[in-house]
Amino acid sequence: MASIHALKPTPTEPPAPRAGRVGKLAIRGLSKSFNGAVVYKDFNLELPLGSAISIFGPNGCGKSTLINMISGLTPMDAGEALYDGRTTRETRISYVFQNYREALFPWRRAIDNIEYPLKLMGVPRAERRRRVEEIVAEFDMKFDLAAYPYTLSGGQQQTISILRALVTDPEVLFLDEPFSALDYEMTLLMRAQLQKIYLKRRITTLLVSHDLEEAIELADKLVLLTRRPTRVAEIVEVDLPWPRDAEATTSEAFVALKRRCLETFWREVKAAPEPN
Ligand SMILES: Nc1ncnc2c1ncn2[C@@H]1O[C@H](COP(=O)(O)OP(=O)(O)OP(=O)(O)O)[C@@H](O)[C@H]1O
Repeated sequence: MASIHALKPTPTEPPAPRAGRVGKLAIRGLSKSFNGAVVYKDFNLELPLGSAISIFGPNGCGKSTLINMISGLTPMDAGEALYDGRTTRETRISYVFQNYREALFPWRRAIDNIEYPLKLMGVPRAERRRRVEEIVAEFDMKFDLAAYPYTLSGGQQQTISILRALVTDPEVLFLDEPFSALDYEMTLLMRAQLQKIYLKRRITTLLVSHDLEEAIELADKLVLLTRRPTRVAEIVEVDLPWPRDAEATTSEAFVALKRRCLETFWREVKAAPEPN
């Protein structure tokens, strides 16, 4: 796993959306095998941009591989992912990894970790400082940003990773199991924080989660995947009001949605694998 969020030298100004196109992420004809084992074969998926999307499916079905390919971290064997008609390279993308300990630079202070991607992009110092201050103010950080990551809690460190991902003003934010290394209390706080970010920026968010409740809580749309070779089992509309607080996540509507997703999940997990 790479040690820093995916920052590509993308242009500061993204190309304007092409005329006549609806804002969609279109994944077409995607194929991927590892050592002859097929994970994806002619996989297609369309999702609206500007939405919060969760990806959920059986262990090893290829959730991480999917977001790694469409974010440009892992090459596809075949296929393409287009963001409103633009390639991954033409789109500002950020990525938050599960393992924040490896993703942050231990020798840089929290604030310098946040600033780092801007440095890589060649943003002048004064502008870098302005953008870091802006994002820190926006999220009302309650801890010392001059501290080194190892002195901060797991949740604080992952918050730094998320701010570092956001400081480049990405159009699409990928998160691969971002809270799975945190304790339950911190996970709940971080879920609330991510909702705050999403509601404020309406940034296209693609989240991989092992936790069905989390996947539903943080999504407008939930993509349920099958076992390998992986297909879309169902795209579930999560038509619940935001923000999703404790009351919302214990509501009848939420529980009914979870039951429906579980039914699909078990059906797909139990289904016999298709021949490669
Ligand atoms: N670099 C690689 N080399 C070989 N096999 C790989 C590689 N990356 C992934 N795989 C295999 O591809 C399949 C899908 O892996 P992936 O990590 O994408 O699944 P996942 O659904 O995210 O898994 P999990 O539920 O365990 O997090 C697995 O069988 C995995 O072993």
